[in-house]
Amino acid sequence: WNMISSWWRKAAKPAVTSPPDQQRPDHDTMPIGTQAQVATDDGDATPKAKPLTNGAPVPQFSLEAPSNPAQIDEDSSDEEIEMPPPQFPSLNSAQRASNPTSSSANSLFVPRTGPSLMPPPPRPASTTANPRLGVPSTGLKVASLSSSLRVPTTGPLPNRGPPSSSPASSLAAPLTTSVPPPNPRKKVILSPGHSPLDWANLQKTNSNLSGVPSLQRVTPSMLKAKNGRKGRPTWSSYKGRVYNMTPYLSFHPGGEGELKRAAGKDGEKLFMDVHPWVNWDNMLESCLVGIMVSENDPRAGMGSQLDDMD
Ligand code: HEM
Repeated sequence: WNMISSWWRKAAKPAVTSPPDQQRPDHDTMPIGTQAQVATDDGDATPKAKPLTNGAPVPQFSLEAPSNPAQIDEDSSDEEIEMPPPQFPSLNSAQRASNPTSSSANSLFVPRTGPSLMPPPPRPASTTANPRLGVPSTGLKVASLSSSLRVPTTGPLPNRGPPSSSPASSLAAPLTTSVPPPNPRKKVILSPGHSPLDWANLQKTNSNLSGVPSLQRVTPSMLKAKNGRKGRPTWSSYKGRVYNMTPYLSFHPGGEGELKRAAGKDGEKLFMDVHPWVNWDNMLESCLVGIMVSENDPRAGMGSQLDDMD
């Protein structure tokens, strides 16, 4: 169009700048078919240029892509090649993959039944004032518009994960369903003054919370007797060390009941299953009773220093 208008301006220029009797368009410099002659015979003050109709073919321009690819001008192939509009969604997009049944004919539109954040496709012309916009002239209900834009509360979220085999069994959980976490924490609410910090302070002020005057050699039968029942202390062993758990019971974030499952026995496996990251050695330092020995150890029950036990 720019080419045509520049030719047109060039052809018409003498008519505007020169008196009518001197108007001689430069036919030699004009492209064939676009030569113009000045209309001087109609008596207009401002003559108008008219295309010559001397049999020369007038070139035709079209925005349509030629049906025959060979018709594409070689020079223009580098610069402007008529391409079809880009596909949306693109051919390898997850959105297209999530609806493999959609054909190329309707690929430009998101199906009404499918999950989408896109507005619905334009309505039929009979109900549409402006078919280019696809907005109904009357009866535009806020509810219907907003419902088309909001995320569906049932069904899969768009563009999330691979396509499911059936629409009903979507991988995406419905937004209305609350899915419990796979491994819920079993922490309890500790009573006031029994936080981990309170326990740390208690350990600082009381260096011996073990309930025994000195470190003991503990046999399995001795350990079993300290099971916390009937007012007895609660002992447990961890990696060969015996601790008095009684003062710690009410400070245990997992609750007394959990801690008592290891009462009177080795609690290492239970402990490691729940919180292997917890440093029990530090936390129960002041509760250390002694070390485990075999049942028939002659020094069983005797007090000693930890260095002696090594
Ligand atoms: C030496 C003995 C033990 C100590 C010092 C101890 C200490 C702790 C500590 C510090 C926590 C909080 C962990 C955190 O917030 O990440 C905790 C939580 C917990 N403990 Fe223990 N624990 C002991 C033994 C046990 C045993 C024997 C059991 C069970 C058989 C147990 C069951 C739990 C549970 C269920 C929780 C809550 C789980 C969670 O926080 O996710 N604990 N314990």
